[in-house]
Amino acid sequence: MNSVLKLYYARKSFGSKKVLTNVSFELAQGEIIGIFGRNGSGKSTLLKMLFGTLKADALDVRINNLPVKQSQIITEQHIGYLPQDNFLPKHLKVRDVIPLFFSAGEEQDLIFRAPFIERIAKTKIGLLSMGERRYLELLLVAHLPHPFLLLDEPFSMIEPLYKEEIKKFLISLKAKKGIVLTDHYYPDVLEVSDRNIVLVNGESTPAAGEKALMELGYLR
Ligand SMILES: Nc1ncnc2c1ncn2[C@@H]1O[C@H](COP(=O)(O)OP(=O)(O)OP(=O)(O)O)[C@@H](O)[C@H]1O
Repeated sequence: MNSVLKLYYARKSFGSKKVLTNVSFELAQGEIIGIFGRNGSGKSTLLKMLFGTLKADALDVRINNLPVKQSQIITEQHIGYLPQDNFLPKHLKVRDVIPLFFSAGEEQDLIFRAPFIERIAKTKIGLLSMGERRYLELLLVAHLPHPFLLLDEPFSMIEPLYKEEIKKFLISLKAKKGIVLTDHYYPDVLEVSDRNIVLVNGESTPAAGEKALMELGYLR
């Protein structure tokens, strides 16, 4: 049975600044939902709250109708998360980082055999280009066993060839996961997403495609 994650509401203010007031969506395994919004609209804030690393003012998330507390999301491995910032140790080589994420040989092989990885396997993380590092980070997080995955700007700094690989990879991942994807490379998001929402003034609104993104003020 495919799991379903429902966000009934999410609220967050920083001091007197209300960032998220009324946000909701539903995501099943097998779907990709795109989240759009202008700079500062609260996309990263929402993802951090869903992952449990930023305390929400109020949050109601249910997986298969069972409420999930923020503190359970990481410990019970409900949701994987690709943050915007680097999180891999710079002094280690790519080939030594992969076993930190995966103990089983077959799982490690999936990463080692992924496109473009062989040629960077002996390079230290700190010496990778930004695009190479981003691609590796995505592969590592996405291969973890969580049924849901949050991706904050996976296309950032990525060259076209890697981007095509990532889009193919995301579509293949839908067999196992429900994915929340936010990125300002909106044509790439729209190419792989099944549904989209836009955050405007702290509220989420469904948006079918580019025309709706214009109507909601994300595009001109
Ligand atoms: N820890 C914090 N303390 C105070 N304000 C914060 C904090 N984190 C985020 N904000 C503010 O919350 C708002 C939303 O930020 P957020 O990073 O979620 O936006 P975003 O939609 O991801 O933007 P971008 O498209 O630029 O990545 C911004 O105005 C930001 O300055």
